Amino acid sequence: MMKLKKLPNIFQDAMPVLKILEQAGYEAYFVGGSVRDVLLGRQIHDVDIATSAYPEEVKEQFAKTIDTGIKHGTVTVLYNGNSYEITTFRTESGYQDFRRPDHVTFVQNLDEDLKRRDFTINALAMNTDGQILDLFDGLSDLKKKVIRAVGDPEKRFHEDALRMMRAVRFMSQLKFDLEENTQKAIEDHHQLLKKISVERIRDEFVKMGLGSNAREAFQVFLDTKLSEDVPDFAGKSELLSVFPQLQFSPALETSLWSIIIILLKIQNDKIGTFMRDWKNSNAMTNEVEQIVSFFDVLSDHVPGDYELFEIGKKNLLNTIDVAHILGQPVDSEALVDRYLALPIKDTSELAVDGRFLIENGIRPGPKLGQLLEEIKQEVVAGNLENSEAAIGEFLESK
Ligand SMILES: Nc1ccn([C@@H]2O[C@H](COP(=O)(O)OP(=O)(O)OP(=O)(O)O)[C@@H](O)[C@H]2O)c(=O)n1
Ligand SMILES: [Mg+2]
Repeated sequence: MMKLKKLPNIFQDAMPVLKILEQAGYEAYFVGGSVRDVLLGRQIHDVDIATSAYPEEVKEQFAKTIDTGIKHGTVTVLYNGNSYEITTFRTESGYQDFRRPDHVTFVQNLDEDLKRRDFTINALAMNTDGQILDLFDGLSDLKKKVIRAVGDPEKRFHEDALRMMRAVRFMSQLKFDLEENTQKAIEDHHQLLKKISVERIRDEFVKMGLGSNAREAFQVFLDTKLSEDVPDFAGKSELLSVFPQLQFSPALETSLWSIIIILLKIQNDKIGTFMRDWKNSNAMTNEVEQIVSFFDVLSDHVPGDYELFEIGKKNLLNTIDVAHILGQPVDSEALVDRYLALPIKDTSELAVDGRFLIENGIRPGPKLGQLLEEIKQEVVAGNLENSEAAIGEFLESK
């Protein structure tokens, strides 16, 4: 049996929680992503615990707990400033809608619990001695770098269709291949994804798109036809097939969405609809709209100073990133240098405001707004010094 000697701090900190449960006569193990990630030497963000104790029994053992998902057997335990999700061993039965189990059945042993998990590499458990329990050859799949469903892949995907997106997401994040039968089951059942909420699909899609093996995973996302059952991608596989051919893959979520929109040739006035279909936030939508339209500017001409001013530093850099990924030649250094040399970078840096104009005899009204805009443009262009004196003189000349 494989045993880990030196455990990362996050496990060491959680160890007393397992031991408290053991001392009370229950079984307790680390399970899921944290066990997989420690074996891969990857950063661990949280540890999940599985136990034979019922939720009420878990609560008896700890002073501070939160009823996170009592119905599903999950209690959050606050211990020494950390929080842990502790879930009672369970199976899931009666998957009416391919989404969430109709009801959970608690089971007495770990084996039953591990059996209902999605992939062999996610069905490993670790005990308080650092020993790895490996019922489904997850260790060998970790070594071979394959994503393989636990048992019958069709059953696993009928239990939760999101797992098909998780498969390509893990391919991308871990640089793993997809085992043949697992891939075949996705090809046969990709339509089940239609039952899954867009938010959950989006989260997996973004993780796939930003993973280190995004292009290979995206190819499988297209090959298996998963792409036919997500918002606005149906019938677009030819346009999307450029993604796996890109020189680089995106590292920012705004870049990912911008690239997808550019590949799909979505017009500027349709970006909002597309982003809403994917349940993206308004903030994300705004940024992506700006990046895509500035990408059009960059593809069309060398932007003027005022265009650089309007796009702002963050979106300028993000658009350069998008152009770089799409292989669109841009002189990024020159653009950034020109941006940094602008007399002002934001309207708030203008030496005057509306009140100054009124004090200098301009009447409030639309003309005032136009004048202020003109002043801003002249200052940005370097034709007018950004000082009250110079702007005052400019006003007199009007
Ligand atoms: N649809 C799902 C979601 C989760 N799991 C199981 O629950 C564990 C924890 O789920 P989650 O945190 O969503 O995934 P992780 O594998 O931990 O990956 P991440 O690092 O992204 O958290 C998984 O490892 C897997 O054993 C599953 O079987 N089926
Ligand atoms: Mg996890």
